[in-house]
Amino acid sequence: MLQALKKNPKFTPRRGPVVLAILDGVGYGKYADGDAVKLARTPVLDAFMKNCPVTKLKAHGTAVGMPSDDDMGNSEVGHNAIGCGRVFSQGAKLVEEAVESKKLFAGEVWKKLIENVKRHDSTLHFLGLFSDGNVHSNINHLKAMVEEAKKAGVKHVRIHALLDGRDVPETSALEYIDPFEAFLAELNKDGFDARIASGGGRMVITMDRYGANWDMVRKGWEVHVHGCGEMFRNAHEAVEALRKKTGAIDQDLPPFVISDDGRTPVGAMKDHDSVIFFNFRGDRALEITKAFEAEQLAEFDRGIRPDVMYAGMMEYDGDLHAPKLYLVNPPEIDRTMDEYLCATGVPQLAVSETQKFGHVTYFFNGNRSGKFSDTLDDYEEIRSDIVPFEQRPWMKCAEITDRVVEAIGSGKYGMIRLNFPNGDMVGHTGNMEAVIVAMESLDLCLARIKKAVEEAGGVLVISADHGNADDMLEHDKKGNVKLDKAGAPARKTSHSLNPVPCIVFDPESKNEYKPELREGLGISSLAATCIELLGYEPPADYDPSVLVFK
Ligand SMILES: O=C(O)[C@H](O)COP(=O)(O)O
Ligand SMILES: [Mn+2]
Ligand SMILES: [Mn+2]
Repeated sequence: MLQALKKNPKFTPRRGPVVLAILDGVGYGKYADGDAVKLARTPVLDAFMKNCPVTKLKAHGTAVGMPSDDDMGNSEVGHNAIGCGRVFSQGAKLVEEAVESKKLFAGEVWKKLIENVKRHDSTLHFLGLFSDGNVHSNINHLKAMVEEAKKAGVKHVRIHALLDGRDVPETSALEYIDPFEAFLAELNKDGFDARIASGGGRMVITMDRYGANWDMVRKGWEVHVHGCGEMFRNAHEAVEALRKKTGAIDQDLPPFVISDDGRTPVGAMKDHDSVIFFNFRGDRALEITKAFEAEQLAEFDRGIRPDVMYAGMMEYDGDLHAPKLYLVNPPEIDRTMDEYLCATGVPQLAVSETQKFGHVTYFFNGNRSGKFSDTLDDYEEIRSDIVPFEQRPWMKCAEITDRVVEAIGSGKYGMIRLNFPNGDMVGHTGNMEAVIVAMESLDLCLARIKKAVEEAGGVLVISADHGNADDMLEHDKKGNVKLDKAGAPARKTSHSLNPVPCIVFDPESKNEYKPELREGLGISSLAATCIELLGYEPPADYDPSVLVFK
């Protein structure tokens, strides 16, 4: 048990709770073109920006534990940093280091997986997100593992490629598939046989999260494990044909199976095969991991389940200890704000809709799905709709707000944290009109939360985990909008590298701190900020708060 936080003598706790509203994917745009945050009519947010203490926080690159400042932020690293008040080297960086130093290949789990397929002359399968987005995975890690497998004497390798277009440009699949096929062609000699065996858009198969739509996992299982699905001779042909047939962008392309004769899949999984799920990020890895590992699975019928040796790139959940086998140790994120507040006796509520529920619970607590206290932690999930979010850009923001307003008024909580997914989930669709509606819907909700905070005499901190809605068009290095093949402005579906706002709305302020907030900080400073606004002193090794006491 952690020690309780000390009271801060310089601060008079307010009457009401501290409310931390994370507007997922809402940053400060760098370019006027494509900045849906600016283009939307958001009088409430604008008034907060104008009248409250506000500062910009870094939310990408090394400020959130990514390998370099060319890496955008994402929800995992963002919520990890916000929740634990410090910056840890994250999965992208830890795996990169393990691959470069070759520590990964010296590890027991790698050796076991290789030994297994060598002993049975069986197949080593790699399944994961096929891009260099560095949010869930990195194709360079995959390439290094295929090369090392060959060196270690593995003969048969099959790759199951989840098409991205969400962390990378929206129709970039062939830019990964074509060079990868050439890479495999180079390796395919001396009895080595590696091929892409199945795949499909990441928002259609396999990578569901938080139980939002298990049917995606079932569809993925069918193509990866059983080799059942529409057949093509190779992945390039599959992508071209499916694009022509559906007009979908990569993340939404239907599943495919590779076959030479139109009947037999080249890479169905069999007993004694080894399977590596090569994503390092856990939210969208936990369900497929469960499908491979669970003895009984209620969510769908797996059919005949091959007896494979399954490993993930990392441990995805530190409470569930899933998967059982993993290649790289996860960041050791400890002593999160939630844990400290439990040790201090502060009742807390975390709320979002399904799509981001784990962000404010599991990611916020350092990738642990459990609670720190059954009596002090309340976690509430509003079920997300299963729809393309450009068709319902308001998502469940009104329902989240209903719950937050009620919780503020109840007097039950010292701290309430919430995530509004709209800027991010709608931002990923690339549909600017929908993102504008998303931002305007959020603004209506902020008005309601503002009123509730005023009535209760609480404090509202508005911030974000990274940008997205602020950058809806692709720009070249000179800052000009890129054009797509049809000559129209190229839509951007991924996150941005932009900073995010930190607004402190403190209607019953006793003027303990200066109206100018500290500058140059990252989102990890939000934890110390909230702790100070609750009237406590942050742990000494937490990154500094934005507040400067007088
Ligand atoms: O998983 C996703 O939807 C994207 O890859 C990243 O979005 P998030 O980091 O905001 O969840
Ligand atoms: Mn996010
Ligand atoms: Mn996102």
